[in-house]
Amino acid sequence: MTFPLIKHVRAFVVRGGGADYHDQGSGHWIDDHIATPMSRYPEYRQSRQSFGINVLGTLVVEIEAADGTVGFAVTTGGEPAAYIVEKHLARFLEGASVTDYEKIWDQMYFSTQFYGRKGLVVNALSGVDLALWDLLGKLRKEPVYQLLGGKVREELQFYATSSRPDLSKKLGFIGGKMPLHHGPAEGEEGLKKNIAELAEMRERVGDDFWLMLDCWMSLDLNYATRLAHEAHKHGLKWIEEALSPDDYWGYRDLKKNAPKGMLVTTGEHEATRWGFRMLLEMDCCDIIQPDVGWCGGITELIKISALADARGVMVIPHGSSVYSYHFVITRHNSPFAEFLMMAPDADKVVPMFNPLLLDEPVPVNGRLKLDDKPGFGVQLNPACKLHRPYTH
Ligand SMILES: C[C@H](O)[C@H](O)CC(=O)C(=O)O
Ligand SMILES: [Mg+2]
Repeated sequence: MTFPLIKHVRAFVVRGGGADYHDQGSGHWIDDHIATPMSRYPEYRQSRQSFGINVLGTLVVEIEAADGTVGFAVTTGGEPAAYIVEKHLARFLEGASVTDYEKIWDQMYFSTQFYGRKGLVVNALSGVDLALWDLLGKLRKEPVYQLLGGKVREELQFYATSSRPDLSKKLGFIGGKMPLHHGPAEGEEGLKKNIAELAEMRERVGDDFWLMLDCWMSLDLNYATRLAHEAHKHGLKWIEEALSPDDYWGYRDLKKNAPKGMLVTTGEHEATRWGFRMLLEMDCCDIIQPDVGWCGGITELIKISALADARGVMVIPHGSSVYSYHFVITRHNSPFAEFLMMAPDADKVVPMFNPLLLDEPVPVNGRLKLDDKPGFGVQLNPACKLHRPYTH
């Protein structure tokens, strides 16, 4: 089978929800006094938008083949990522074969290594990689999960992330992950409030429903260890991203110090096989949580997942909607997936990247079967205004 060569790469920016799921209106649970590394500054404690969590917006990458077929993907990164895609990365795709995703990844990564390696540059690279897999699927007329080796189970099963695990339980999810609301700067009183919230939620959901805490990089080792031990009394299943993503030594010690049976998880702000190798070889966590739109795309997630599998570590990707669903369904060491509740009051299921994608699948009763549409099986919503800030 021969495929048309890649003709053109384009990058766009969109505001308001989409892949930048922190870019929501006011009154949303996702921006209500959530502990962050910036919580040490009282003026940035109430709202993450106040310190710029949504400053970038969504990046949309389109890759067009010579026959006019277009693959696309969305991730975060906004205008600066659009610049990197148009002015730097596009050259490694245009004129290349769609099937050469390994070589294209390698060229994108090593050509940007002098200013990249993690963060925004790898978000941009991930967006291009995902768009390439979408295009490959469309040209082969196969869903991406088929290109990845096929389903190992018939349906996905989800836990939900939101401020209301009690409502998630009613919606059929297997567990609920809550944001931690108070960080170390709020002292003993904050710690007590965190535990009281967890205790109250445990009362509401009963003993058999998973409860997890997402600490969004906000703690230090001592606080995280104390929180873990107090939370253990209320059956906390895992403590997530307690420390800075650079503090591999802290994670190693947290995993040693955590109560028996409680899982330590992290990795949503980690990138590439080399970053995850550090987490795995230093025995930092029980579950890694790469975001496929941030860690290097599908091409890199395949490698990260294999490293984890060889060490008996689960891979439960962070968010990322269809881009992780197509992966999770193909891997035994990814037995369930995350669903981020995007309704402002977390009281109903709305698509994670709402309103940007058409046909974005959502769990029903906490479960989802993927259909066999080609690529990732979604389209851009023409009602969302795309802005193309750069061309090449
Ligand atoms: C709820 C968390 O603070 C964050 O917004 C999302 C996240 O880290 C996760 O889904 O995991
Ligand atoms: Mg998280």
